[in-house]
Amino acid sequence: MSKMAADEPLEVANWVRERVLGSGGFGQVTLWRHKTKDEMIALKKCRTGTDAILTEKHKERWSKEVEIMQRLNHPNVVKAIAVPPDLAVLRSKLPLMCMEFCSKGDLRQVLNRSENCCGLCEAEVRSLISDVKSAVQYLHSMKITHRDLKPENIVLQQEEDRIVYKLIDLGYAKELDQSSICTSFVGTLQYLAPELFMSKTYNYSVDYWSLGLVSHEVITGVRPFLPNMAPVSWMTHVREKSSDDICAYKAEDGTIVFSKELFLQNHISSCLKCYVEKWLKLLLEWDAAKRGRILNRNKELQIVVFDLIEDILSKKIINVFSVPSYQNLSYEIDDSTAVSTLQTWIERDTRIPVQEQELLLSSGQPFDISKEACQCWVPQTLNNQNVNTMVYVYHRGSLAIQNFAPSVPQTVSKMMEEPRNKVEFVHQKRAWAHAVFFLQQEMELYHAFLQAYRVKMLHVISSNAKLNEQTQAVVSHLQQVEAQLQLILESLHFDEDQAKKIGFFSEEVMHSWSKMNASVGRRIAKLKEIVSQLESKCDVANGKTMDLQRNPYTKMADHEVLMSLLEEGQKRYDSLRRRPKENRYEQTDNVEMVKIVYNCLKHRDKLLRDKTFNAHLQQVIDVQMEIEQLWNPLNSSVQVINKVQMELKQTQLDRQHDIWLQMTQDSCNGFTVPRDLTKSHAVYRPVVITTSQPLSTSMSIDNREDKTEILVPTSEHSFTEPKQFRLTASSVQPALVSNDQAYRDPPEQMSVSLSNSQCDSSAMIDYNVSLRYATQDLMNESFQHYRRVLNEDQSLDWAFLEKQD
Ligand SMILES: Nc1ncnc2c1ncn2[C@@H]1O[C@H](COP(=O)(O)OP(=O)(O)OP(=O)(O)O)[C@@H](O)[C@H]1O
Repeated sequence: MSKMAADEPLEVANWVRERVLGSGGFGQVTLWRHKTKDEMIALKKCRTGTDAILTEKHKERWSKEVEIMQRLNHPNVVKAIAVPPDLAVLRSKLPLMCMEFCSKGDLRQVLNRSENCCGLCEAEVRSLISDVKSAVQYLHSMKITHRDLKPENIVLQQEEDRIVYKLIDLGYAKELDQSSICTSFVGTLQYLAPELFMSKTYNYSVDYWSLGLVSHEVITGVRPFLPNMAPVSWMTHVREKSSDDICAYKAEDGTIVFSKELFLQNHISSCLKCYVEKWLKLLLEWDAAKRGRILNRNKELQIVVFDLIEDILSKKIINVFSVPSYQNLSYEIDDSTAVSTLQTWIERDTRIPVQEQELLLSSGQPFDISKEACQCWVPQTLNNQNVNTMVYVYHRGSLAIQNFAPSVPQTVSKMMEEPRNKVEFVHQKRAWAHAVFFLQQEMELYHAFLQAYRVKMLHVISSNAKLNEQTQAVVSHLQQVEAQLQLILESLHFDEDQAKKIGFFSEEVMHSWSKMNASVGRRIAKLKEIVSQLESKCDVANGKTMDLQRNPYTKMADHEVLMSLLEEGQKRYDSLRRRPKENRYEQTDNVEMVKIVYNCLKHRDKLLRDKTFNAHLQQVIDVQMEIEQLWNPLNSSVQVINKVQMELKQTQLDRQHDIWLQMTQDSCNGFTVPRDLTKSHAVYRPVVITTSQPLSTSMSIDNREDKTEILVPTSEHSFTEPKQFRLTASSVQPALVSNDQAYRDPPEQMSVSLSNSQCDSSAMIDYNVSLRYATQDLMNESFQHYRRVLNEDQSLDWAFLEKQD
């Protein structure tokens, strides 16, 4: 325990000192917990024992930090809170600083974990860059430069389901007015911008440099510029770099290599990597005047670092795992990217021809090719930054891996070639970090492969469910058609019986009826046979799918071997990294690490070539094929059933038409239903038809008082209460009806209204239509026959007959 913590009481009133959170240059941060309230605070205190030797500058820095912190209010800057009155006793000559406690440690601790030796995962990188950028942007907007941006000064807080990164330690922060350029220098050397280091003038862009360094480190696990050298040494080299260089490292032969790209051993997608490289070029610009800026249209340098990274992080980058090539790919899409475009990119990178690709979403749903590729995009919100948009691509009809070649980093291959070769500590450490990266990558790839298998299973299960549903729909549709056939046959038999009794129809006509129905009946029987075969095939596929579900590949636990190899590799790396500085000169060989990598390669091969697993994968594909093959015949039987149903309906309509025609002809001696009328009355069902008196006998025309009335008699056979309908031909010109001569020049149309209240409006409409014919016929033929048709629902329809030529 440090001196200061030991000096401090363990308890003050209701507060208990839990532990030291960290110590810096002259301060110490301790964690205090309230005994009864659920409250934890971080208390930063100047080293009391050293108060005496604090310079005025230090005191000024300390007071400034407290003052600045209390003024700030941003989610990514740690919050200063009032010192609880009980703890005020801890105050020395300088003020105490009380802050919200960020429970997940600082970024240095995160980066020190062996699993992060080649950087953090993409979601964490995104979240960190976004949070730190917001904090820096906020400080700059408050005219404050942090000047000491480094992993130790970024703390992690758990908020809801995400980690929030927050800046602490504004001890070196300086407020700059518009043109202020400060010549004082303080700060931590490794992350320090060159101009600060060289005690030159500086401005906000010192924070860009540090942000670039931190970002590079969270992506790759190492600082960009000669990370194993002291700043004085590396800066002399790095000042020679071109504007595009974003890292420099010492090769084993001692030469210094500059690179415009990030190291390949990182966990971000290739798409994001390309964009971030462009951003880092701006941040890691040596010349402070140009750093973070680009020339705008007016040839002025404009700060773009914040907007640029915001734009980069908002890009829709999707990750694709390709089963055949056993690799992770990434693509940037936008709202208008067509699925076919995505497929051509995949073809370019995997060599799977577009038409042989099968793209599935994590849910097992296939891509809808009619929609855009962004259908797979999971919007990134603050709380789902860990959700990557994943797409799985398969070679149609196969789940086999076609490319088994592992991608071993060069440093690791070299180590494997000569495991007993001893190299400098820094190179060994890097090679071991790459070995850990390789083990992680293999673990991730195998995990993605198992995920692709699960996604395929989900797809097969859901296709099978859809097939079952559709088969059931087809079966029940066919049953309906069968029932319709039964009904129509019954009606046919009834009609035949009736027709025979009345002697209405010729044998020929009746034969044609039963022939039509028999033919449809035969087709239905055939369809039944086909559908029942499909149903049993579907049952078989169903059974197989259930089998797959009941017995999924159970040896998935095998990936635990990969997991334990990874853990072993990380442990070895950790012990190498922690080797005391004085022992770093005695070089050790790489045999142990090489063994782990070799075992991983061996196990990987065993897993991927495992016969049982591959047989199981083949079964999954076979079932998928079986299901897919049933869709075509099933869809065509749907079409055939629809067609047969139409035909069946037609047989009924045809017979009705025959009945109508025959009865009309029979009862009206050569009169037939007018063609137009037949059309408009095509819905007539065979109903009770009563032949009426000819119009001539009982129709009277009354045109007294300029009112024309046509009195139409009803037949006693069709109405329970026979009565006369009074029809008023209101629009008929009196002359037309009053003068017999006028019939020779009939109006085109005569509109009449039915005055009988019992008639509903639909009957009236029918009547109006009918009367037009009647009137024309009346005028052409003087008198016409008409028919009254009583529907089953007792509504009245009228059919007037015109004389056949
Ligand atoms: N609010 C906090 N919540 C959790 N941990 C914290 C908090 N503040 C500081 N720490 C821990 O304490 C460490 C030291 O804090 P800080 O950097 O503020 O001290 P310092 O004395 O100013 O250091 P420096 O030498 O960088 O100036 C941090 O690296 C972090 O691990």
